[in-house]
Amino acid sequence: MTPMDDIEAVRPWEDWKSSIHTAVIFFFVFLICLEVCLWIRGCGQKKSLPGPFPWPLVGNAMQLGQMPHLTFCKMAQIYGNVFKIKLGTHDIIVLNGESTIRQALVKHSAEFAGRPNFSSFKVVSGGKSMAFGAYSDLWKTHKKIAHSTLRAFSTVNTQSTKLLEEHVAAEVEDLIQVFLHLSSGGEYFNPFYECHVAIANIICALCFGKRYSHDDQEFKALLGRHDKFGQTVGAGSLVDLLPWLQSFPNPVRSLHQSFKDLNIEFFNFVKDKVSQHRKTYNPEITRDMSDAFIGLIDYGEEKVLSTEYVESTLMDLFGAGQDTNSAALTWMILLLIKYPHIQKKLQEEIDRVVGQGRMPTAEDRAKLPYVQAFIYESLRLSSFVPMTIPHSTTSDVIIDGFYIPRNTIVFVNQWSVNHDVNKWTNPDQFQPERFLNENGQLDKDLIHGVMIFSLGTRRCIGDQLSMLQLFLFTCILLHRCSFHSDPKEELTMNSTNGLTIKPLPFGVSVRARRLRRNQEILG
Ligand code: HEM
Repeated sequence: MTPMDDIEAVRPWEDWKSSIHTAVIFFFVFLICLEVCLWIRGCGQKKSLPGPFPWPLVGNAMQLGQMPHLTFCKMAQIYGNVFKIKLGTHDIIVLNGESTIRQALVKHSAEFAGRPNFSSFKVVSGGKSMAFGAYSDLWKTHKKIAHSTLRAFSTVNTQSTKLLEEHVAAEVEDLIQVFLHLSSGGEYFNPFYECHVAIANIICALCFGKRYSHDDQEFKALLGRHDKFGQTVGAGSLVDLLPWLQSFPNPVRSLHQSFKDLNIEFFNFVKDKVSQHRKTYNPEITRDMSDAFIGLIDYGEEKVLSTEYVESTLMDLFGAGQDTNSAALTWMILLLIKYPHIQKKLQEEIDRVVGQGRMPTAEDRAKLPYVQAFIYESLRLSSFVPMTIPHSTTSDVIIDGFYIPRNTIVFVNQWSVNHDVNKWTNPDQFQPERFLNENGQLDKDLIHGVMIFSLGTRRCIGDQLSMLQLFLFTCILLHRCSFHSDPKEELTMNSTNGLTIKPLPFGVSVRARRLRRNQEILG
């Protein structure tokens, strides 16, 4: 072959490459023009939804950033409290601000009670999750059973509250011993893992009558993998919205795979516990929530839910109950060491009301307004569930004058409510006093303004249990210990992202409080 032959052979390939190149560029220009035309047409329509320009294929995915709730707050300043974004091919409505969110989730409660038809939602709890399931009559029965059973085992009356309280107190006692051990010799440690085990033990005992030691590496590993859950199902996760990302190796595809694996692992854990319960079930004795659900679903008169709902309901409760409260407790420890003067004030109130002769109890709540103000302010400032689980519309609806069609995905930005400058003075500052009135009592109107458990039909069912748990943890920990930061470390409110956001790792050292001879306590 001569050199000329070589050139002749390469030419068609070069020609083909350049025409493909031109075609690809032409295709993208065409897509952009089409998007611009549709966007301009949308802008021209009366009361059409405002929002940023969506790029072809990805929509606004590249604009979300690490913390979508913060991006949405910035977008709300430009477009208003209701706006539209596009992720992949999906139109998504983002709701911000208290009055808009209330209007949607309370006034139009049923219309906003759906969940998007995401493939990841179908993986949760063997495909029969109440938290991630579609809105229907069956779903209403499911939620009712889950809610009433959870209440029966926690806060429905003084007897159940007392039992829960004993349980929490024993768990905090164990946590204190672990904290003191990890702090021996003035060491600093990241409290998240131990908080997670303590909190998971409480819901595990309510669900299955079983708790695990802080040394149990298998239980710790199971809990540790749960982070991938929130990263997948949180609003702004791209796993379900850009399905083409599943076709080649990338972080979103790996996340989805870990999500599927951990759901199987968690579900097997729950299935194993329920199977043991079924074998030893005695209708005369209800040992825990597993027995209660077996009684209601397997043996109940109304056969609305099939038997697999026992496992799925327990998995929903176990999953939701540990991830959220462990994040809350870790934020509270961070805030205690970041603001030592507030920690001191809390201890002073607890010492004054409870003294050293006994442990703090649920009955002390009304007498400890500063402790309660501290808890609400921690929830508000951290807003550690910044966006709810994504919702969807069950029928056409109008919000703030904007028409939203049925089956539209809806993101609800709770963070925007808790950091609204028109609602809170200096919202980025930590000021528990903001919740106290001039008589030092808790301002009931103001505490209801903190949005962390969502609203309406999809509101969290663990709110009362969580508030009681957080109160008891705060009081007992501060009654017995003091918490100290590492002077070499700068403490920030920076966080991980996901459905629940957690503080970045930080160090704490815990010391037992000592009694003075006159019963006053030294920090
Ligand atoms: C401080 C702790 C907690 C916070 C901040 C919290 C917050 C939330 C939020 C924001 C939602 C989503 C609501 C929506 O999509 O609009 C939710 C749903 C849910 N939570 Fe919680 N939660 C907490 C603790 C718990 C606990 C302890 C349990 C149970 C043991 C629980 C069970 C559930 C369930 C079952 C749902 C699904 C409700 C539904 O889809 O209708 N949560 N929670």
